[in-house]
Amino acid sequence: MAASRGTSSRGAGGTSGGKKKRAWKTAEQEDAKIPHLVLGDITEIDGSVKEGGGQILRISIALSCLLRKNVHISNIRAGRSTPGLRPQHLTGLQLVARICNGRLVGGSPGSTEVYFYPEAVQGGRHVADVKTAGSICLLLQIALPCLLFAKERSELLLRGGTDVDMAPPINYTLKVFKPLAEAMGVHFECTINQRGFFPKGRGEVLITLDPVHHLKPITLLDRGDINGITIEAFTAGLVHRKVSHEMIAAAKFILEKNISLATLPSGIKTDPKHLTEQEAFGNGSGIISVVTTTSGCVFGSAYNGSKTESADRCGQRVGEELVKVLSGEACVDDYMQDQLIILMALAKGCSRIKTGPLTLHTETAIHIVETLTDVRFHVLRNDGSPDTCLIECDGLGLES
Ligand SMILES: Nc1ncnc2c1ncn2[C@@H]1O[C@H](COP(=O)(O)OP(=O)(O)OP(=O)(O)O)[C@@H](O)[C@H]1O
Repeated sequence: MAASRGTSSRGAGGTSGGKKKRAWKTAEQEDAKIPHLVLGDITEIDGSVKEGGGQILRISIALSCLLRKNVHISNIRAGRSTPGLRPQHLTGLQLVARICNGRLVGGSPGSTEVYFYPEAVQGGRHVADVKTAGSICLLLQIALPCLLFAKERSELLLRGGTDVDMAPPINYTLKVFKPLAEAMGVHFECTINQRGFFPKGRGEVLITLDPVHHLKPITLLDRGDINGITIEAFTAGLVHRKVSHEMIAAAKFILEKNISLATLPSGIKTDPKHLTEQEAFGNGSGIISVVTTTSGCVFGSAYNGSKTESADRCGQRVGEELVKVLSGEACVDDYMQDQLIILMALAKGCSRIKTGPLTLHTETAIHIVETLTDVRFHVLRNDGSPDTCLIECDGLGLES
């Protein structure tokens, strides 16, 4: 494996040597304190760079785990109004610590710095419960790359929110991320035992994931012709079932008005549903529209309903977002850009994807990958079409 860069070497510090009298504490209380003893080489990650959010943690910790590199992450989520670890981030870090039998130091709610000392990845059964509506999909985002390189199959039972704002709704993860990850050789199955929403969460998802020998690179340069458009929407609890119909109608209207459906004789397929009490905890609603093409592109737009936005407006947003991405030459939507970066970095061979303008999340993901590995991303812009970027990288070729 390629040697790392960006590693600032800190020698193992010494302890004071003097005997200290102290009360016994649980391992977690101990870990909540940042130690003076640093175990071997450690790579410094500044959690405030670029986006300055939780994604920096997920990519750093997943790569730390896979490459067996110690990391010290400081200024955690400094770019957010409530900096430091929130329950979702902490649960994700603790999950990976269990997956690799690693040591997480400083991992407590609100921490703005953590140290992570990984050991070998182990598949098998792992359970993580955010205990709030913290996103299950973001737990998967941190754990999946690690478990891909386990020796054995994994089963992940994740509890939290399935459909929460500022994170991929579970339908997006399953209908957009999953097929694209499958093109790279990833194989996982997901059962949504129960959906959970803000503020209570209590969603539950079971994932079974097969390990890979290595990941295949991905090439998405050719748009192809549209061969499928679906729009699904759901309501749950006290949210009236008409909301899903309104969301779908608004999205469909925008898509039909702005996209040529010449290659789609069967038109746009729609699926409104009201979830039962067994299927969802609490009140919620959401919509996803997915566009597939003959060349293997998958574009999605998914949002949750909210009290501050009409169902109509939520549906329109989904339609408009897809129309915007399809009006350019991009072969992935804006949210998928950053979600593919870690897989591209780990793959064996050269990945190339055509995108719209780079998102700050994507720039951040690239920055973190380049800090922890020798992988170099190249972002090429076309003079004739300034809104199109080509992201390419020669992956590490990590093998399990
Ligand atoms: N509507 C959406 N559809 C698909 N993916 C989404 C959507 N909203 C956000 N995401 C994805 O969720 C991730 C959010 O990362 P980000 O670091 O902003 O969140 P976070 O971990 O909750 O931390 P923070 O609270 O610091 O923002 C990104 O990968 C982004 O692409």
